[in-house]
Amino acid sequence: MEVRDLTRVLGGRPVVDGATFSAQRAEITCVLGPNGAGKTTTIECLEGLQRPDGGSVRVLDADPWHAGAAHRARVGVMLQDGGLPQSVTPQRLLAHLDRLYSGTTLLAELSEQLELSPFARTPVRRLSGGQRQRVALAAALLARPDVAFLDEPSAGLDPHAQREVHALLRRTADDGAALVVTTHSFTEAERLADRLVIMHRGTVVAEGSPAQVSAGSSLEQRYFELTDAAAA
Ligand SMILES: Nc1ncnc2c1ncn2[C@@H]1O[C@H](COP(=O)(O)OP(=O)(O)OP(=O)(O)O)[C@@H](O)[C@H]1O
Repeated sequence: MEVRDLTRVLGGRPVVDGATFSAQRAEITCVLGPNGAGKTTTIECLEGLQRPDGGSVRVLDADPWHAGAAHRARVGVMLQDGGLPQSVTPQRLLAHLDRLYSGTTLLAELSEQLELSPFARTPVRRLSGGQRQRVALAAALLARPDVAFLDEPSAGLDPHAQREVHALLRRTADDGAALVVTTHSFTEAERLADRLVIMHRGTVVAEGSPAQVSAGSSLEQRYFELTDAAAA
């Protein structure tokens, strides 16, 4: 997938302002940046949920805004707030999605790997934040997507669940998917990323391998240098 000179104007100002980066298959691309940097807006343009005001976005060689059902079925999406229906149970929700894909999904594997069974029959609104995250991640990866956009997938997870999620994301990328993951955790980015993107004030201030982006410093130090410099 590729973002080129993307602009998105919201509330009368460009919240994404000329962002350019790409992500490849079989890789995890982590997108970092301060609150309000434009990460979610950019990702929603890639998901086909927002329409760019300028520049271009391409996902699996298509324009996601105009793409049809066949394209969307190949794209996994985990929204920042989970985006799950509140009154349904995880079991019902995932069974429904499984049927949409004719029962060819990773339902059994993901239920086991994300340990969903203890709360499979509890309505979503009664789940803990971390449990909801795990259900949302299962929903995003259920249909073996070729590309998945995961907005802070491990936010609020306990360390064990985080470890499981990281292993799952690595396996999913190793199977050939392109994963684009937003995070605020340097540890997570260092552990997961094949490629890093740092956004600030709607633009990309660094992109490359972790070694390229860190440029001899720690990622944390480099992040503060880049975002402070861009703010000045
Ligand atoms: N519909 C809207 N109208 C006006 N402003 C908006 C709208 N949606 C988002 N914004 C603004 O756009 C900016 C970018 O928001 P976005 O959610 O993309 O940031 P983010 O990098 O994902 O932040 P976070 O790390 O907090 O999730 C923010 O300043 C936000 O207030």
